[in-house]
Amino acid sequence: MTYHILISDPLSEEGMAPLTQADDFAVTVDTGLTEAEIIQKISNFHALLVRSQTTVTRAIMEAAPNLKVIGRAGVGVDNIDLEAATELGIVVVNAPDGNTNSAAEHTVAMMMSLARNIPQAFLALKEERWERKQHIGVELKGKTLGIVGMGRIGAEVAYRAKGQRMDVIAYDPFLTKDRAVKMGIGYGTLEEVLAASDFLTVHTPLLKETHHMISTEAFAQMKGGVQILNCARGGIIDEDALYEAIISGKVAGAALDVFEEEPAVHHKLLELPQVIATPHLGASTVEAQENVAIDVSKDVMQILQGGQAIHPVNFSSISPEVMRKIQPYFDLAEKLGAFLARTMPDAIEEVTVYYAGDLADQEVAPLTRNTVKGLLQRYLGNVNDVNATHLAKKRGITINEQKTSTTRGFTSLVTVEVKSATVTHQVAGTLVNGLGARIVKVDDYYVDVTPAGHMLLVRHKDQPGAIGRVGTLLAQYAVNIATMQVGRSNEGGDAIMMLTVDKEPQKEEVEGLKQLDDIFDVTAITI
Ligand SMILES: NC(=O)C1=CN([C@@H]2O[C@H](COP(=O)(O)OP(=O)(O)OC[C@H]3O[C@@H](n4cnc5c(N)ncnc54)[C@H](O)[C@@H]3O)[C@@H](O)[C@H]2O)C=CC1
Ligand SMILES: O=C(O)C(=O)COP(=O)(O)O
Repeated sequence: MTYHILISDPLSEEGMAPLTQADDFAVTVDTGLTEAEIIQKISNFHALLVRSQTTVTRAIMEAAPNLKVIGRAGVGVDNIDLEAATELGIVVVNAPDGNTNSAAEHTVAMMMSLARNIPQAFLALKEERWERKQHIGVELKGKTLGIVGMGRIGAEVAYRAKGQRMDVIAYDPFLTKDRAVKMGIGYGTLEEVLAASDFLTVHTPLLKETHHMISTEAFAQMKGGVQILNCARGGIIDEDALYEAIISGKVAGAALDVFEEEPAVHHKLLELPQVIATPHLGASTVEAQENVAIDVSKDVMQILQGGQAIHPVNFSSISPEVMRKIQPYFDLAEKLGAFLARTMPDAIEEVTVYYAGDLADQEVAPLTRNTVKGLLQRYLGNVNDVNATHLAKKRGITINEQKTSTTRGFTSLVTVEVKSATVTHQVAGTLVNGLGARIVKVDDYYVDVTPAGHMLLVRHKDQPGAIGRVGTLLAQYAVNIATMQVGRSNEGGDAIMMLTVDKEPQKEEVEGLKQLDDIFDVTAITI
């Protein structure tokens, strides 16, 4: 099979080499396309690779029935409609590590340029003006740099600022006192950081919560003469508020690599002499571009060939070591879900997956996703492990996971319980060495059935002749029974038969079985 990859933003050719030189991948590079042009083009592509220029909309994804993965050669994924990708079962991956250094170095370069008016002085010189007293700067030494967002880039900026002998204070909801102490920096609330900063730099992603987090109110809390840096994302700082704060003299200067709307030419902030700017160059180094292109191509190739995502954005990743342990259970989990889906008479409201034995020590979220995928596949078409839990939650289905060490003799046991408004059903399964997946319990009845092919689940009364009548009628329908298991609660009480049969039972055959004496219910299940 050949996988078709569309690259719609400029990516490093050297970095893309693993992809362009691989046999099974056909790469098309076509940059600068409009949304409409991408929509026209994308229907046969399996992967789309972008940087920050391409806005990947729902309409693009809906026009791409074969699209399995969107690769972002960089960090920020605010240009990708993640909700749509998740809903449509498209994996989004990014390359979060490759451009950290470049973005941090660019931030420091901007801070030094800002402190010493280097761009303004250079511009004057180009225009043949020898300006000295107009461009008196300030030292960084002894100044306080406030960092909002202490992730990969924020931390690298902090180390470099300490090298400039600045004091650093940071705000990040995940910054612990321990880490701050180890890094030799201060930490505080957002308000404390705003109030303490001589220079303030933001390094958060652009999210609903961070949109305009630096606004008129935030500027009001800052020192007069503060200098502002944004090498993260346009939109974290409210540009109108920044403009007003510079005009009023509250903010002495600003260095911007990113804008709310890009490309940002003819921007009112660029008319202010206190503002220096670059056209989103934070990640634009040879090294960073090679790194991110290598990372994203590896991930995309791996995913298209059925492997695990290394840097998934729209679902959680799992270490290879854990993956090795839980992967054998993927198929079982999905089949248990698929089995139960067929036994539920009305809308599912709650799913609980119980993990027992060895599995109780593992990260089991991927198994739960596969169970839910098996459950939903019957009702919804395009369900995969990316969108399964999202689609379930959207339909109001509660998903629970529970772990216990008791296994009733099995090394590991997965039990799925599904509730609707009227019934609760359970099915448990395990892996048997050399034999693969087995269903070992259906509701309260112990059985031993391979969950595959065509099955009949017959609920009946434990009476002589019940089994015979089922066998005789199936013979009349020319349905051959491959295996049969019987379980009962007590002698003469309720019981079940689990049959595997050689061809798919038809509706009228199921109805016929239901008419037999002592038979309560019959469900045909094909997995
Ligand atoms: N200008 C450029 O070319 C580049 C820009 N970027 C931007 O920089 C951003 C940061 O990149 P990384 O450091 O690699 O990401 P990261 O995920 O390592 O760090 C982001 C940090 O922001 C923190 N955060 C989230 N919400 C917050 C809030 N409300 N207040 C305070 N902190 C908050 C997170 O806890 C996290 O520690 C990216 O999302 C991207 O938008 C990244 C690379 C290059
Ligand atoms: O990695 C990021 O988030 C960036 O902003 C880099 O953007 P770019 O890939 O240079 O368009």
